[in-house]
Amino acid sequence: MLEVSALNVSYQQQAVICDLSFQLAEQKILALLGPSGSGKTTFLRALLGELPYSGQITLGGQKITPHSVRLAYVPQDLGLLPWKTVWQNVVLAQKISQKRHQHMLEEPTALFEKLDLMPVLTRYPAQLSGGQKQRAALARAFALEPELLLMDEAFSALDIVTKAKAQALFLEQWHKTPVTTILVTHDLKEALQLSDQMLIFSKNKRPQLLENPLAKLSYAKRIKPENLMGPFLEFEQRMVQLWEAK
Ligand SMILES: Nc1ncnc2c1ncn2[C@@H]1O[C@H](COP(=O)(O)OP(=O)(O)OP(=O)(O)O)[C@@H](O)[C@H]1O
Repeated sequence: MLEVSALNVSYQQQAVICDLSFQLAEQKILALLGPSGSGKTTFLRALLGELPYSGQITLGGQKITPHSVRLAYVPQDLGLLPWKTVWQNVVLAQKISQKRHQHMLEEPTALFEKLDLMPVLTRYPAQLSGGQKQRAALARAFALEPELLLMDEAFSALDIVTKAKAQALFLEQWHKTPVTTILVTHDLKEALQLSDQMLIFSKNKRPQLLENPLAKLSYAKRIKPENLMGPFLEFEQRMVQLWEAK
């Protein structure tokens, strides 16, 4: 269980997250949605241990720190080291994690095959397409066999077709090794297609936790317009109401 209780995060004197409490069952995907500046990235940074906070954030009853919990983070710019090849990016991340957590990780070859990266393993990030970069970042995250996966708008830079393929691959891989996941997105369709629950951030209000009505459906069913459209319109309206209410 991921448990957040009475969480407060501020920059200097400005409070950004006030008294946030919620629970997320293990091996579930939580989507964070909210207007720009409502605190989504701040929340991820607190989870990553990059910002001081008051309150508690625990996974399986243990305080989350980069040393206590195996974390994988896919930032908005994907965070690939430009001077390392795809292969080296993944293997270096594995080496750091193995040293930090004293555990052995599997060779990433099967993951590279699954994510269609074999032809580009010796290329540098600047020599990859957007979709290939995104898959390399996913490979690096899954190769760490994380207990907690954090993704900050990781699909946002892709065109709609490449995005749909990357999301399907992400879910396929995720189902093989389900990991508690928090993903930030501005895309309500993406949140409905990938998540179990949604945490809706608003400015000056406490975030609200909502169940995804499509959570029980397979990805193939979630992308069907007849299943998606109703929940999409309902949530869009709810979000606008939440964000516009004073
Ligand atoms: N390093 C910082 N110092 C001071 N204030 C900051 C800092 N980083 C963010 N903020 C402020 O904190 C608030 C929340 O920012 P945050 O980046 O968490 O929002 P967000 O919901 O992730 O936005 P976006 O969707 O645009 O990425 C904003 O008012 C922002 O200006």
